[in-house]
Amino acid sequence: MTTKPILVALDYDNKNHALQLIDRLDPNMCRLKIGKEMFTLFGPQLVKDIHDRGFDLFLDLKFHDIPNTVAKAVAAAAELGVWMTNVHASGGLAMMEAAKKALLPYGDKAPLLIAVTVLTSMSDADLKLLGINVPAFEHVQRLAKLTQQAGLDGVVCSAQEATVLKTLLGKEFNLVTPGIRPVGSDAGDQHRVMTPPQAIAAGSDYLVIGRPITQAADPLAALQAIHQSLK
Ligand SMILES: O=c1ccn([C@@H]2O[C@H](COP(=O)(O)O)[C@@H](O)[C@H]2O)c(=O)[nH]1
Repeated sequence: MTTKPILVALDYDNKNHALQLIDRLDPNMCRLKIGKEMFTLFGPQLVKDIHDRGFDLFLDLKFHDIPNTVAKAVAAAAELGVWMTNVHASGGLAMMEAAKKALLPYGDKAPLLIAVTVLTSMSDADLKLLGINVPAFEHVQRLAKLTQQAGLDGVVCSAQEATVLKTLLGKEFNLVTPGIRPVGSDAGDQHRVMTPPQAIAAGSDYLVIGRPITQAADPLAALQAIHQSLK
């Protein structure tokens, strides 16, 4: 198992609430993720605040645009010194290659660059509505292969797809899996879910976990329980 597989998804509209939680967490126990909501509200200063507290940060902005624009956005993320960032694989091969190329000047300081395959909130029926007439399971494999061809470091997928992707793409190719739900927690808008121990057993490298921790009555206890369940 990867050291520190838990990535806590901080989806807060209040910076102080997020920092109050962060200040109770141990950077040796987890990494953090911020996405579109917090970055739009609080910007690069929040990235700095998180780094000052010693945490690795996944900047989950899921860039999806023309290659030139995405390349520049990914370079801007690298300037912030984040540990990981991402694009949408459906932006295509040229876009992903341009993003990877933009990180070359950063050498071993470059963030890990991964691509979202099919959002974990989406079901086969949702894909059908987009004119994609194959199961999510199959579409994820296609996009993950394309991501590896573009030279990226891994993908965002559901843990339900992890075993097949590890066999197909090798153990070095990182699988970052949201849609993680401890037994008894509400799935909410997530469709393709797994529990933390199931996800690790299936081959996930990193578990993205938001509401089961952040909306818990005691977020620290919730994180510790998940951590314990992985031992
Ligand atoms: O396919 C994806 C890609 C990203 N996410 C993000 O992960 C977290 C999940 O939060 P929960 O509260 O545990 O559902 C959230 O920030 C999403 O933007 C995803 O869920 N699925």
